[in-house]
Amino acid sequence: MGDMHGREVEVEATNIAHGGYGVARLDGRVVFVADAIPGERVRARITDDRKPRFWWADTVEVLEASPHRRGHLWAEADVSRDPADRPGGADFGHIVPAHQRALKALVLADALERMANIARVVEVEAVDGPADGGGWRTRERLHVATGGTVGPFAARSHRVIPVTDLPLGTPELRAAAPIGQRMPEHAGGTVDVLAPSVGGARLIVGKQARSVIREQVGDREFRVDDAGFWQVHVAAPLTLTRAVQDAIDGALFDPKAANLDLYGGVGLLAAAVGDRFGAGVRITSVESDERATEHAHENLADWLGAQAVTARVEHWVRGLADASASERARLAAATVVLDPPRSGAGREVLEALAAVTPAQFVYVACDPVAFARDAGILAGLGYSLSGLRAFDLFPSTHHVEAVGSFVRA
Ligand SMILES: C[S@@+](CC[C@H](N)C(=O)[O-])C[C@H]1O[C@@H](n2cnc3c(N)ncnc32)[C@H](O)[C@@H]1O
Repeated sequence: MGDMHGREVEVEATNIAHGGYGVARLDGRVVFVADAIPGERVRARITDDRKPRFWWADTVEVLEASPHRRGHLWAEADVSRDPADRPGGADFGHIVPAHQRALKALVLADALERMANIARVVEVEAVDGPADGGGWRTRERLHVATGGTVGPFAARSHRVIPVTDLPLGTPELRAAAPIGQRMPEHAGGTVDVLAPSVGGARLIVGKQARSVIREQVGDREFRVDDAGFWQVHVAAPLTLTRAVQDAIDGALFDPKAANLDLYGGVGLLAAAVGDRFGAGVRITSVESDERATEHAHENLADWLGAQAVTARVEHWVRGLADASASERARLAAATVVLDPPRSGAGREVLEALAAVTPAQFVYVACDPVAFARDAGILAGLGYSLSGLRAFDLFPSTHHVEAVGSFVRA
């Protein structure tokens, strides 16, 4: 730590950065200020001054407020509390929802411009749910403090904050969460609160045995491990199902091709493809979590041509180089859906895929910067961004989901 750590400064946020920070300037350096909205003057406490040109800070007082500021959706996360006492996970909760979306659109457009040289006006679409940006989380991880208090961690810290509510949660999740309870016997552990669409809410305390939950998406039911990946927003599975269906260019789709659903989880997006193009669709879902692949087998049982493979995508794609001539032809006709974790797919995976020249890619992304980097890589490999939608699947946080289509240039 330098000698500015913990000091307070007055700054003006002039822009928004990846991660949801207001961008301010101070004596020739950039300060990333949590909880500051572009256009605001704030008093901020320096939290990280280790880099010469970039510092980080927390807003402690708003001196000139943005017209887009509101009282925080989560009372305990309000700027009037000390930053160390504010629960994390709702870093845009003090911004009116329409402006949250406008800021997320700027971050995505800026990343595309800087990292992929793609100039595009981006709109972040609201999805079904309460207009105040709460009521959407179907899963939430809480932590148990040494003394037994149950709550979320503070922002950028491992300090458990007692709260009276979880306003981002669905009504079912809020009712089931052990907020205000003490669990000293589980000190240091976690409590996962799950509110799936079928069968009622449940708690997973510590490392208890895993069980299977069911999730309804349109007319379909998916089985998923309680500890496995499932989209968090209550409206996300249907929103992404429809978005992926719409993002595929039907003229480029061949049901008999070697279609792929990479980072496939329990098969949500493979099912989306199958539901749009019918029972004859061939598609292979590749996923590293063995339990998720087992569920995908069952969830995709309607499609005889669907299979689920347990593998890390970066290993699995290496096998494409050994494909026979007929497999190569089926790969060249393929539609590739990919929905990687936050770090994105990356160059190695995209190069191995592009080498077999698939007809199109549909890229579902939860990190705008990783997506923009990969869009730039795809452009260099001969695939251009032909369509882009973005969805507010994480209201009251800085996170945003994008669905991009890429076709051969
Ligand atoms: C964002 S989730 C998407 C899952 C699925 N498409 C859905 O919408 O439910 C990413 C998935 O990739 C899996 N995963 C993470 N890293 C992986 C890797 N290197 N190879 C294969 N799967 C991976 C995770 O287990 C998770 O299920």
